[in-house]
Amino acid sequence: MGSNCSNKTSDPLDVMKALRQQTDYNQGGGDHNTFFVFGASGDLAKKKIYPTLWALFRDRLIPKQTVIIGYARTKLTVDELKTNISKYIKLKDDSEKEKFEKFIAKNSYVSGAYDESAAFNHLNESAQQLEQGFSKVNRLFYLALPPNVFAPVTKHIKAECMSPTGWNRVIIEKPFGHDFDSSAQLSRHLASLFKEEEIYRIDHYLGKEMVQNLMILRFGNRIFNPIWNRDNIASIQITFKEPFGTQGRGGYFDTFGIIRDIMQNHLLQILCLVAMEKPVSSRAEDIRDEKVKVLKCMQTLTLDDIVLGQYVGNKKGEGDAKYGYLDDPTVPAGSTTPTFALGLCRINNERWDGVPFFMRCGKATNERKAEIRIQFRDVAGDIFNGQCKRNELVIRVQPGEAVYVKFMTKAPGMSFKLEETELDLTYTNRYKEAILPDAYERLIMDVFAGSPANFVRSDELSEAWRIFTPLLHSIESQKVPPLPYTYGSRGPKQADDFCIAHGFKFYGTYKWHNPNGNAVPNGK
Ligand SMILES: NC(=O)C1=CN([C@@H]2O[C@H](COP(=O)(O)OP(=O)(O)OC[C@H]3O[C@@H](n4cnc5c(N)ncnc54)[C@H](OP(=O)(O)O)[C@@H]3O)[C@@H](O)[C@H]2O)C=CC1
Ligand SMILES: O=C1O[C@H](COP(=O)(O)O)[C@@H](O)[C@H](O)[C@H]1O
Repeated sequence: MGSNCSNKTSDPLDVMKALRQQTDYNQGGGDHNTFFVFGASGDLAKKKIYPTLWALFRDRLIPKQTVIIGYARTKLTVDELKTNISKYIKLKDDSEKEKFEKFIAKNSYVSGAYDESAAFNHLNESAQQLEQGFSKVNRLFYLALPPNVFAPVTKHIKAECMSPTGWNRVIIEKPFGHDFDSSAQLSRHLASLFKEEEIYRIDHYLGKEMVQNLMILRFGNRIFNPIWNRDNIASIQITFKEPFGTQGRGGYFDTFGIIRDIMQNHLLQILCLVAMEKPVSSRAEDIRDEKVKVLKCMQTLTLDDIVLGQYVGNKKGEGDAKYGYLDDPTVPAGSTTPTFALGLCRINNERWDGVPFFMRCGKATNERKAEIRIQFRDVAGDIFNGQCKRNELVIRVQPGEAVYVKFMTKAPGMSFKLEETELDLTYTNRYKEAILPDAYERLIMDVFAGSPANFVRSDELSEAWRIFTPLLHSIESQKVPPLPYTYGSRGPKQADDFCIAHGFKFYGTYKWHNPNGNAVPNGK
């Protein structure tokens, strides 16, 4: 079949075109958009959502006729809101300061409860006042809220705040439930109120440059696709590391743990994009259909598939590094919640049978890094006395976006020695002028444009919980003790041993010579 079989939803390639039409700053008129930020007084709102809206406004990427209404229980004036968010916004010069005032002028704030219909009715009236004179009004509802109020807030949005003249889109942040049943309950609740195409479940990793690049690297090149299979690939590692601990967020983190915080969503989403078959087109539903198929080929994980860790303080460390997870006063005493996890997944299909997919994530490790490492099989019929190291294709998501291929070459000169080297696409070298937008900026633009490709569909979510729920329940019911690892280390040694026991080869011989000598953290 050709690639244009499906016509269900907008193609991500059309997003920019659609936005350009909507963001025509030279003309008045057009649709009016009201962006509601629920939980406007909170952390996520001030650290992420408002700074993102500001960046989009500054870069003229959101439609001109857009107003923003913050809503939360706390009573705030717009001036107070401005003070809150200003701490997270850097203004370059006077012209940006002037623009920022214009952005603030687009904002208003309403305080009210999350469970009273009268409060939402009042919010709706406030919005209507700002929307007067427009025949078509679109509304975006961003839930920057704790999950316990998702249900009442969405119920009241539906009852009181939907626009009858334009589209309505609800953006929700994880956690989308706590396990299979709670997530299914939330999905049923949302489905009783909104159509699936009105719901945008954010996984901000899907908005990252290199995660979005996966589709193009895989399906826009001839060189990778033919070797993207069990015949050539020995293992795949998807890694997330952060060099800091819970930093006083331990109370929140402890109820989730690293598997729910990172692995079940961010890493699994990346895994889907790495492993899926080529979609019939680049349209949202075709991509999401393929992601679901990958998940359906994965068995539920068990305790045999996982290595768990929890960081302990480093007596010789400085500052936070001295303290372990259990020293965080917001963490319950004796908690066994993992702050590090390595999971082994298998995909039971023709392409991937037998290939281990390692997902590895940890807090308080040696470096900040997210990457995908595809390790190829040994060369068959060796004629170089075992000197060949396995090739690797590494896609570094952050920091310092890069794609590099590690391969063997002849050491230059008279000798016939083998040497490890790389083909290296480092973004800061190749794309000196490029500005890579923050993940949230891309995703919020996608919502304006009605492009759901980079959001999680309900069947993806349900499969993700199916895979992880029995494991999570076992970890919790058996209080599986996590292995200690020192703050600032690579995680428990047992995790490295586990990868090696399941087919990953580590040589420790590769040396990268950064052509610019500029800082790319090498945490080893
Ligand atoms: N364009 C660019 O910016 C490029 C940068 N580089 C840099 O060069 C450095 C080395 O490259 P890299 O590809 O990591 O190659 P390495 O061969 O050094 O490391 C490969 C893998 O081995 C793991 N590892 C490290 N130490 C151990 C250990 N003791 N036991 C088992 N596994 C281990 C790493 O894990 P872990 O994930 O925990 O670190 C990584 O998955 C990196 O910092 C990389 O960013 C290289 C090429 C291009
Ligand atoms: O979702 C989350 O992601 C952040 C890491 O995001 P990044 O874009 O900075 O890599 C993580 O710190 C947080 O615990 C988690 O909830």
